[in-house]
This record gives sequence, structure tokens and C-alpha cells, in this order.
Amino acid sequence: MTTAPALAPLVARTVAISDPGPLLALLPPGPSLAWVRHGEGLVGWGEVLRVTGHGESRFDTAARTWAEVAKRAVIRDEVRLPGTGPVAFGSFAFSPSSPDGGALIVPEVVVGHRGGTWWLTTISADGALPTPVTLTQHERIMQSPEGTVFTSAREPREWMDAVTEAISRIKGGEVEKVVLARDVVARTAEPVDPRDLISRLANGYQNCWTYSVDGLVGATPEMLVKLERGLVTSRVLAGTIRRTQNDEQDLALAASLARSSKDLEEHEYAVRSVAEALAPHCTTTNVPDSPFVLHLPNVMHLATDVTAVLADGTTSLDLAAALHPSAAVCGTPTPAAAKLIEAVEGMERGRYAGPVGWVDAAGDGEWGIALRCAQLDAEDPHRFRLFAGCGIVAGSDPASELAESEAKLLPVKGALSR
Ligand SMILES: C=C(O[C@@H]1C=C(C(=O)O)C=C[C@H]1O)C(=O)O
Repeated sequence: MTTAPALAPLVARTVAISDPGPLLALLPPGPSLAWVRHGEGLVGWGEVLRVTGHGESRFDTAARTWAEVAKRAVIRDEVRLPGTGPVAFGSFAFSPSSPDGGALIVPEVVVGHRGGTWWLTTISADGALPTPVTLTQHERIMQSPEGTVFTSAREPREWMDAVTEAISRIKGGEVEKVVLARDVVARTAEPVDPRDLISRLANGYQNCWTYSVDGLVGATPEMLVKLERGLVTSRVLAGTIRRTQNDEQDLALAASLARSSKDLEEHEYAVRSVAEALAPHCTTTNVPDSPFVLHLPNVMHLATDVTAVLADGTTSLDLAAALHPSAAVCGTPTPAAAKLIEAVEGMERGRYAGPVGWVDAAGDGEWGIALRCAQLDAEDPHRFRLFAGCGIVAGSDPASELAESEAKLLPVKGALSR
């Protein structure tokens, strides 16, 4: 493993393979890298190169180093799709002041699946030919464990007080919208294999992008940015309602969400922040007039898919850096909302709500917002930190926001506890 651009170029070889079975079941023991939706995507393991960044420049350092590494790489790619050849998985802290910074990790082995194509990429960083690998399916435990204890890091009452404080500051004109989050610590009775957690999330939340990077595991419904051969897409979410598990009632709730002025206002801020951040890099940007309602097993969200055509050579990672933090996870206007978060949220977000995803040597890639996630404790396989946040506007109600945060915690809570 190397921490700076390797002295020797990366050597990467991609070959087409026949269907090796479900991607997530290929992950061997050890740190897992994954980006999977509807069974397609990428999984990786081993680590031939790690690029880290800190502070305001965490994205820039990573993006510049990756561009350099990709330019020097020796690539034999027989498949030539986005995600073939060498790739780096990455995850970045929400705040520039976070000690977590950001990391790009280049795995030794990547297996990808897209449409009817499967591929295997092997990578080395010592100038030698990559080592051949044999793929094996590992059986996963799909049933969640019993006996898990969840503890709110901050008393729910105190968090609601912070929401009340934010609402009064919004009414005082300090910001229009701010996203406040809370964290919950999960302690499981038995050590949890993160691969089981990943598989349960992917199974339960198939419309989401299930990810695992550097100990951060989750299933996000929100695509910050995807870049594929010049086409940019972003799925913006903001405006949420809990599901009741009664289909008829949920349909009525979906209709009320689509008409709720509070949620539409919250949503509008988020869409605008994305469209404005994309504009300098794109020729045409297409923003639909009104959002649709995205149905997930636990909640429904107002959603807008923004599309654009890239005008310059910006990579997916550069675009993620330009879009972060969107109003969906920070607020409007951004600098004042970020300050308000620091002042009242009362926690260190770490990599929650930061970009998580992958980039290939051409710059194509997918970067989601790290939501609905657990940060694994590096030392203790019984301990996980979970996060959930809510957009607060003048019309918000603290008790409803607390309930919304609980609904957003459900995916990870359900994967960690029966
Ligand atoms: C902040 C979170 O979710 C974000 C906030 C939303 C909202 O306030 O309605 C909806 C989706 C996400 O953009 C989270 O899940 O932790």
C-alpha cells in the first residue's frame, strides 16, 4: 500500500468474464469496497494505493493525484465501459474541519457488472503484472442479529431544542434552510461482518446505491453526480414523508407530499443549488418543472433528476467537489447554513453526508451522498455510528423532524437488529 502517487505506474488489466454470481457475495474477508444497485455496479478488495486529503483541499488533492496516477497508468482494457480499467473508490468528510478528510482507495481486484457484461480488473502498483485471482462466492448471513442496543448520542429532547433554535434563526433571516442531523450508536451482541450488513442493505433497499468505502457502509437514495461519457445526472432529494406500510394511505401521503408547500420549498432550494453548481461546467442543464415522489421502503422523498451535458474536461470527482455540500444536506445559503450547523448540531458528521463513490481513469464515475449509513468502528466490530438528518425551514416542527430522522435511521437499524 502506498500513500502518495506510486513511483511505479499502476498496471491494470480488465477482462470480460462470465457471470460470477452476485457481486456482493464475491467480497472476501477484510475491508470491502462496493457500489451496487439492482445487482449492478462494482465491488473491490485489496488496496494497492491510497490517496488522502484534508481540509478545504481534500477533494482537490485527491482529484489531482488521481488524474496524475490515471495518466501514468499502463492499462489493458478489453471491455471499455465506464468503470473498467483502474478505478478508485472514495469517501470524503462533510466538513473541511473534520479530522476524517477524504480518501481514494485503489483496490487490487475489481469485479463489475453492467447490463449483460461482467468484468474483472486486476491492478498492481509496483510496476509488475497484476496477480491473477480466482473468484469465490461467500455465503452471507441475511438475518439481522438479535440483542442490538441503540443509544442516541444526544438526548432526542436536546436535538429538538437545536431544531427549535434553528427555526427561530431561520425566522430571524439568518438562513432560509438548514439541515440538522443526529447520530445514534449501535452496539451489537455479537461482532458483525460488514459484508453481511452491506448485503442486507442492498437486499432491502434495491432502489438505493449500496456502498462500502473505508468502513462507511450505507444505502443512499441520493446521487450527487454521475458522469458517463459527457452526460451528467444528479438525483436531488429533499422533502420527506414516512411510510405507513398501508399502500392506500401511502398513496394519499405521496399526493400530500407533492403538494406540501413546506416540502416543495425545501426541495426547490436543493435543486437550485445543484443546477447552479453544475452550470459553470455544462452546456445544457435540464431541470424538470416539478419533482416526482420516490417511494422507498421506509420513506418517500420529493425527487428531481437533473441532467446536463459536460462542457469541459471536469471529472466526476471534480463535479462532486463542486456540488458538495448541496442544500439537501447543508442548507441555503450554503456558508451561513454550514455555520449554523457548526453552531447548533452538536456533533462531528465525519463522512456522513459527504460524497461517496468511485471514479475511473477517464474521470467517469458515480458519487452519491453518504446517507442512511453506518460508520464502522475500526477497533470494535460490535460498534457502529448511525446518522440521519432533516431539512429545516421556517414551517418545520421539531417533533415531526425527530420522527423523520427515526424513519431515515430504519434501513441501517433494521440491518443491525431483528
Ligand atoms: C439528510 C438526510 O437526507 C436528506 C434530507 C431530506 C429531507 O430533509 O427531506 C431528504 C433526503 C436527503 O436529501 C439523511 O438521510 O440523513
